[in-house]
Amino acid sequence: MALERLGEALRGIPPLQSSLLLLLCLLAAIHLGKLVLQHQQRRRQGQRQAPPGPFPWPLIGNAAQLGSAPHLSFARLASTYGAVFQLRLGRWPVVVLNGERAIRQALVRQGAAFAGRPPFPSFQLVSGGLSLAFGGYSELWKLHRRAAHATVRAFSTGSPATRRLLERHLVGEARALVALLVRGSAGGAFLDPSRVLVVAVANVMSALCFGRRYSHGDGEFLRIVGRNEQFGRAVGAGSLVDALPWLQRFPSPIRAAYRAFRDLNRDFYGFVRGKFLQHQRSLRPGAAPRDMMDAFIRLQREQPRLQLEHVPATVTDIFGASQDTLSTALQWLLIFLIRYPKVQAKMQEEVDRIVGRDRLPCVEDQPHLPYIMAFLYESMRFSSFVPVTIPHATTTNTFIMGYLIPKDTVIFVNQWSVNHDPAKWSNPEDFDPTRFLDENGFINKDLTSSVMIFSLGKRRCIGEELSKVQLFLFTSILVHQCNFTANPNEDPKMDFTYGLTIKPKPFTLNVTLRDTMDLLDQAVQRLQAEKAASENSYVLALDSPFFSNIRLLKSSACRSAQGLAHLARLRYYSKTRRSSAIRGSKNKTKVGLGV
Ligand code: HEM
Repeated sequence: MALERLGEALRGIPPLQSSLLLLLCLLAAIHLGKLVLQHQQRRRQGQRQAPPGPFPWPLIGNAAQLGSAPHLSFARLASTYGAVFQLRLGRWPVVVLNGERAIRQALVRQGAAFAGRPPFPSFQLVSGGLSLAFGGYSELWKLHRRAAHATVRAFSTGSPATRRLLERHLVGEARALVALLVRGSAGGAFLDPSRVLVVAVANVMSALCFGRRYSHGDGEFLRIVGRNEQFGRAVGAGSLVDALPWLQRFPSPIRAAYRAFRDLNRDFYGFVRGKFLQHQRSLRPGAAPRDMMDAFIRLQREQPRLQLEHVPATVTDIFGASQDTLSTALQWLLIFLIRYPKVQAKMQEEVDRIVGRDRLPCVEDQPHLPYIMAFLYESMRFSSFVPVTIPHATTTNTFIMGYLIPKDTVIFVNQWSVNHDPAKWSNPEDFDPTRFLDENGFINKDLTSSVMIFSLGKRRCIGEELSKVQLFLFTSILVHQCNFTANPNEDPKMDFTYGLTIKPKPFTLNVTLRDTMDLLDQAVQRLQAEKAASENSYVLALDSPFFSNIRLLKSSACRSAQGLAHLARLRYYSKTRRSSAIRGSKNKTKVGLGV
């Protein structure tokens, strides 16, 4: 009877639509049948329950419920279903973790169980398919991550000498940035700072990774670093490119986004691979590393378990992750400076009082500038510009807050929910740096460590220290040197676009010098002279933290089945490094600083 009625109803509809309708009904029936079966099976087996969550629709699951700001939708759903709830995105089962308790329980207490990455189609395209950041969790992955983390540290915050090197690159870029912002603001004009910010931070990282910088007008460099938004949209939690990959078969915005993503990854990886090949050719045996690329190549030559093709892939990850996140951070910092002029004035008052007007702020000033540090933490908390981490996946069947989470479940970690939890932060929707200061004006470290933006556990960001130093230096130099003013014709509402990083909608501002460019000019000249004088000691200083890389590798080798053989090789490596460090000190480090 029911089929006859359906037949009659379909008679009035054109054949293509009626077949599609029938197909949809069939899929819905199969889907519902599966859900009922799963539910009955679970009850029969007396298993613990899966987390609650909204009803998933056939084919698309809950994709339509995420909207344009999935982190906010997750927080809303958490208020209905609890801190741990489940969704379905296309064919992927997803569990969303909200709030510090659930996130810590998963990423810290059960680190290995939650350290996987889902095999999303977009993830396979990053860094030639060998990405550290988007790749699965394995013994080899752990070795690569340890090497990458130690190398980033060795080339940035590992020792006073390398911190100084980082500072040297950064001051050069800050000078170029200020010059361009002021030039673009001449005659009271307002300019969009996003492009110059990307080039400034990408240049600091390019100097550390490849030993060179690019001019702000370099077309190739701009093409490589100017597509962060497309990247973030495709890999951010809830991306439809991954949730509904079948949409790529039809002309649709998803197909266009997928193709743009594929092309930008090919170009980005190709750029870094070109640098890798140049470095491989020019790095002489026994010479000290000139930059991170050299360091990875040397490490790989001495430690073959680190695979050669992973070298350009890891440097692609480091260069890509850093310039995207740090340029986004700087955009938010400038927005907060112009939207909260009283905060800007307070920062200028602090930096003038502590540093004075006769020199630029430097890394050593950081502990004495609590208000500036409070501003940085409040900016990270308030914007939560990496709102959800890169999607994780479970590596085994596990439990969280009493719920069963099967192996290979996709996990979304909602960092935004931690930073805006009213139980933790009073008036979380107010921008107020003083919340991080105690009654004596000192930074409250318990509170700063509660801001979650670099994630936690086995997948925690490896660039956290480097980022904090860079953001402190850029911010303190910028407020020391410039005044920033909002465009009164623009809506003060801080709108954003969602992706792996959330970016402010385009905005303009006016930038004027507080004094002259003299301090920046003199600092760049002095640092260049210092660089020429200290070239030899830099190479040696770089070597000492570099040895700690080897110690890290040693500890992992000890645990491996071939531990003894590795140890023997590593001891030999340490010896040859020490003698090559002395030989290498004669080589000039070719790192450009000119603006
Ligand atoms: C303010 C700046 C930054 C923020 C907020 C940030 C945040 C994050 C977050 C949330 C993740 C994902 C963690 C997870 O999936 O649980 C991540 C991963 C990563 N970040 Fe950062 N990051 C920043 C800067 C950097 C820098 C400067 C570098 C390079 C030196 C870097 C390299 C990486 C890498 C390689 C990963 C992958 C780690 C893994 O999968 O194990 N990041 N970052």
